[in-house]
Amino acid sequence: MIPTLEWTDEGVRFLDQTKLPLETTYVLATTYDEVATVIRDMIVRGAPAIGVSAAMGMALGIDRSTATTVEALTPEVEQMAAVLAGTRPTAVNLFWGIARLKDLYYKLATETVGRPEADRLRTIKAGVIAEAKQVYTEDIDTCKTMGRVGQDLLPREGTVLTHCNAGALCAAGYGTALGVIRAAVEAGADIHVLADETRPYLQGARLTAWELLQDNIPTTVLCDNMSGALMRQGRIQAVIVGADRIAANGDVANKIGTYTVAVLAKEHGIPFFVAAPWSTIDVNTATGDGIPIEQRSAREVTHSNGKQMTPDGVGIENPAFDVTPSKYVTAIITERGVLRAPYNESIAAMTNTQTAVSA
Ligand SMILES: CSC[C@@H](O)[C@@H](O)C(=O)COP(=O)(O)O
Repeated sequence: MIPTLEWTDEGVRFLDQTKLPLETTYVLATTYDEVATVIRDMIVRGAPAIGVSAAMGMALGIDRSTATTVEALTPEVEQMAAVLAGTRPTAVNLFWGIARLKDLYYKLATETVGRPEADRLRTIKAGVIAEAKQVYTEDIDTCKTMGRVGQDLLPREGTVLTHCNAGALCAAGYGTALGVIRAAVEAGADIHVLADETRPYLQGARLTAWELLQDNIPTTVLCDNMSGALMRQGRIQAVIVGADRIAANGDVANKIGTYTVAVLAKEHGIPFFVAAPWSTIDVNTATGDGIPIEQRSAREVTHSNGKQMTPDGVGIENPAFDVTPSKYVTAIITERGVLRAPYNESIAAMTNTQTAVSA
């Protein structure tokens, strides 16, 4: 599997997701500012991948700083955190990745007080790079655990709908929703994936289709307005999606269009699953109403492949995410176990658990 991103001696190397599936090219970010641009421009995207990128951006910024004292480095670290936090507002993993590196920075800065400055800086730089690499490795392990935890929930044989890309490309590898599908297929399930095209950025048509075909998992792309008709015909047995942020009550923010799919699934008695790492759960946000929804540029809607599709002067909406109320969610699959309603209670009960429990 081609890595979504990786730490190299030259900087952080990203697979350019804006070019897939037609070109497999890479972008090298050599400063934290460049990492911020890569996130903002969606060269890397998907909640867990954004979190890992933010952690690597912080490590890169700290490592490349020319500050000669910890005192001089500290305001730079705050600036790095602010720039990275300003890229995309919805995926809480972004803030989680930044906080994890910032917390370590302050811990190491405190622990090394009294030592020569050059020695302190060396220790801090080595520490944050190791931490960023650890965040990356943990992300892959987390996705694999989610796969193991959730795979029994999918049909042994049938058609599963997904929306957006919640695969290896949205994480360091393996994927969240697609990770559960991968695990089910590895365990012998015969699953055909339906991938919503996911207008306007086409994560489903371009990315989900691309990565599943690489794994020989049969995949069919649907336009975003087709799944209701297929559900009515009994041609969809389950839905599984990822999440960008899950509120304390289980409301799920995910790619725009997810809410529509969830309501349709409930109407047709089809289970609707969400797969997300624990870092996507935001216990500080009580309900989905408190989740900030990113508004992206009108041009993503007005143009396709550089060609204008709409008349000049027409109004355009482009919210990148929507919120699915928890009443539509059959279960949330995490690396700690499967959450079920009432989500306030199941999330609170699992908050201090680290080990995966079976479905
Ligand atoms: C585990 S991926 C879950 C979500 O991040 C994914 O479904 C999604 O909405 C991605 O949005 P994107 O705008 O492509 O970053």
